[in-house]
Amino acid sequence: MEPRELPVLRWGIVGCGLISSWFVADLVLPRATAPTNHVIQALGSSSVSKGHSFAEKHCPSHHPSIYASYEDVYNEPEVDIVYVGTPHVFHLENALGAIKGGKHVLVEKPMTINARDAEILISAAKEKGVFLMEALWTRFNPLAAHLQRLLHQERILGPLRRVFIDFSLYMPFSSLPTTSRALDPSLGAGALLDIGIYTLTWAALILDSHPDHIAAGSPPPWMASTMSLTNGVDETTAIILNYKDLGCQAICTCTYTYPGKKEFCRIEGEKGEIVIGAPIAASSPGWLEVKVSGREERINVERVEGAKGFYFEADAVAEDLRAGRLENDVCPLGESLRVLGLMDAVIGLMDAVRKMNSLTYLRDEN
Ligand SMILES: NC(=O)C1=CN([C@@H]2O[C@H](COP(=O)(O)OP(=O)(O)OC[C@H]3O[C@@H](n4cnc5c(N)ncnc54)[C@H](OP(=O)(O)O)[C@@H]3O)[C@@H](O)[C@H]2O)C=CC1
Ligand SMILES: O=C1OC[C@@H](O)[C@H](O)[C@H]1O
Repeated sequence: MEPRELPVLRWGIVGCGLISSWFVADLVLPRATAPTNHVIQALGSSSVSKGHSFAEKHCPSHHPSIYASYEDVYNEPEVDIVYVGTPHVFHLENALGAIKGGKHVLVEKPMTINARDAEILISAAKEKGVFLMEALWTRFNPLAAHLQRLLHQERILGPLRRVFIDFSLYMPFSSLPTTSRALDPSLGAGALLDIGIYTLTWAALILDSHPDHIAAGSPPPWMASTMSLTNGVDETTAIILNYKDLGCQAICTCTYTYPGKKEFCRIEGEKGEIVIGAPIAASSPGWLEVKVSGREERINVERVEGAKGFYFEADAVAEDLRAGRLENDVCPLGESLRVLGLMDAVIGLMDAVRKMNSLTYLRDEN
């Protein structure tokens, strides 16, 4: 049988660090049912030699052009879309550069370090007429849509009462090099922006998108939160969102100080509960278990052997671009803005507490 002729999407990658290596490795993995041929067309890195090592290791069969300047990727005519895989604080500048070069953009999470910057980015993309999306890959995991069917259409749990969501990683600040982006405020350090964002995303998938919440006009949940600061950066953060219209609370926690449990989410409703688990982290769920009287089942995520699951979002982006859409409806820009607004509020609350207690919060000083 002849191999299928697939539509091609040509990626320019800026930043050859950890996430770019995961993303690229997933895109180039052979997949029998891939709807798009993702081509790694160009790499932008701080040095050509770093770019070459990256290409040899993560996409050896793709032969991308390698540049020691991100600008060259933005201006490369053979690139359709730029993937921004740099630390949070550079997302705005890098994505704006790509937009200026007329490129579509997939920018890593968080889209920017605050909602104000995201508004600037979204306006720039709209003005230029290019696609823009935050790479919140969790939203594209097939389990997310399945969960929403169970909760929102089948209403298998009845009215929801509490949702516990935790993203814990064991990488205490004391174990990290001072240059780590998790630790360095000048790179956007802290658990909230890095991993807390996923807990708010799960709350969004479960509660903000609940049809009864939408029917009530999507009133913003009441919020309480606190952060544990180490040298002014949050190592642990807890947020409670109270959806008064649904009669349900979401308890969202994140920390770098504990490895956490595989079962990272429990949704409690009047008829039972659903537990969601992940082999490694809450960003990439692997299964869910329904525990309702008369219906107990486990659903596993099917994923291409060896892949992490970044291809789900990349395929969705390719489909949008083929259809001429400039925004994705699973990960809409308004949602990126709304979640950034919540994180701004958490930081704002902490800032007020800091002032009351005369603490120093380094993020403010940079
Ligand atoms: N979706 C997911 O699961 C994940 C998402 N992320 C997101 O990806 C982004 C990058 O994280 P990660 O890959 O872990 O970070 P890394 O530090 O591993 O890589 C970031 C890369 O950005 C480039 N860079 C540009 N300017 C700087 C600078 N001043 N300091 C350091 N690096 C710089 C470097 O690439 P070069 O030298 O080649 O230019 C560097 O290798 C973050 O915003 C994070 O939130 C991270 C991990 C997982
Ligand atoms: O999924 C993830 O796990 C590890 C984190 O540091 C990273 O930024 C996040 O996206």
